Amino acid sequence: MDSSAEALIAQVTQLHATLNQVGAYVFTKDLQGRYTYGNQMVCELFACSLQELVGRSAADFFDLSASIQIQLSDQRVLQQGQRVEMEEVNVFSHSGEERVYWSVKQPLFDAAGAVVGMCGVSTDITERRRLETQLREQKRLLDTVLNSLDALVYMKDHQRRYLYANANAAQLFGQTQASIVGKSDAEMIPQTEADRFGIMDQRVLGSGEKSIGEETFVDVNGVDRHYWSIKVPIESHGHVDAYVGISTDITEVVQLKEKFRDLANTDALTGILSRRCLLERAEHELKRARRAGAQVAIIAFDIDKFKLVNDGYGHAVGDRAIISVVEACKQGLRGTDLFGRIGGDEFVVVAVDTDLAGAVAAAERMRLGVFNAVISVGSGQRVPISSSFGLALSDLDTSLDELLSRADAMLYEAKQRGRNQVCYPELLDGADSL
Ligand SMILES: Nc1nc2c(ncn2[C@@H]2O[C@H](COP(=O)(O)OP(=O)(O)OP(=O)(O)O)[C@@H](O)[C@H]2O)c(=O)[nH]1
Repeated sequence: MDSSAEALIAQVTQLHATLNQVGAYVFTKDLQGRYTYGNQMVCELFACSLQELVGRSAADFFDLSASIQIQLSDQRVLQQGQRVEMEEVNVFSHSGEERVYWSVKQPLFDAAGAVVGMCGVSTDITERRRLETQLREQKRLLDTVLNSLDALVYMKDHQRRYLYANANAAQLFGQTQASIVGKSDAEMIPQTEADRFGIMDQRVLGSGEKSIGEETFVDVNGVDRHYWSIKVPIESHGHVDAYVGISTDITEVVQLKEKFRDLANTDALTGILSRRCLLERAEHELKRARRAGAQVAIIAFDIDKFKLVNDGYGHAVGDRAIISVVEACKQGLRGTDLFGRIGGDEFVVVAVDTDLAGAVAAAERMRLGVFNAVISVGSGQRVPISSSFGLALSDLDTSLDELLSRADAMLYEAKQRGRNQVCYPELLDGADSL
């Protein structure tokens, strides 16, 4: 054997060894689709030697009725001379096993340019496809769960850009689940609203600690929405670079809470302050006035002989009378004054930033208003009504309780003096210079 033949054999041997090392199925076929070569992996796959492989075709190994891509791709390469890259799902005839291959098939030409066969390289991607399918299925399941939750579920990166949002969260910002990814709140909602979400975002991203609290947001319809949010940091390589948030819409609960608070603060019949709320706010006003060196006046009043109204005209008329008294008195008060019902037919006004003259004038306006109030009971008949007033003015160290009992004592005095009048200490002392 001459040296060029030896060199050729050495090259072929090396090529053979290389093709056995590539980690893919390498094969060639003739124009009729018969194998002319297969590397070690092909031979092992078909459990035959290279000699046994040569001359056989795909039909000897695969169930071609279930492996249509083989024939299609082979035809395109061998008959149309095209290079083909495609996924093939092949079913083995002896075992029925299905495997997925990524195949690259290339025509082989003779010196005249005519197709004489093909060369193929196939990679088994069955496992990868199985994992991808599994992953897709898991994602679909997770999406179903997250999108069925009656809550906003989302994930943001350290720049507060969305990495994920469930359908509810995306919808809140007028986005789809795909379009919200990569966006920040400020790109979707007014800066002021985005800043509100920013408070908790920065807390969780900055401190790396779970953050729980209420967040508010004005939605696209201008409605105030309240959320109870839990934001959990996600650590990677020792630092927090994202967080997962879940926000539940608690708007209805907050509205109910406000409604209950209003109910507790408001007298059901008249809509003015309840006793508890009036006393709370009066305490607050008194402190404020002391700090400012100002005075507040407590005006206590009571409908005169109201029992007779109830007894004479019935409870319903009595109720109407109470409402009319309140409406009449409101006309004589300033918006800053506190007005509450502290008993059946007893009321208290806390007139802020006033002096004796101002407070007496307010009480007189109310007295006249009540006296002139029209409470009709059919056929032009009118319920006569009047009220008596007691007044006390705050000084530096008098407590609210003390002021209330002073005003009450003056009210009692007004009743004693014949009702339908305003009484205050200065009047009784004769020191009244009004
Ligand atoms: N219609 C009605 N009556 C009420 C309500 N709350 C209390 N009353 C009645 O108000 C009346 C208050 O009467 P009294 O406190 O005895 O005194 P008065 O008849 O107003 O007499 P003087 O206060 O001494 O002028 C009672 O008859 C209570 O039943 C209410 O919500 N509606």
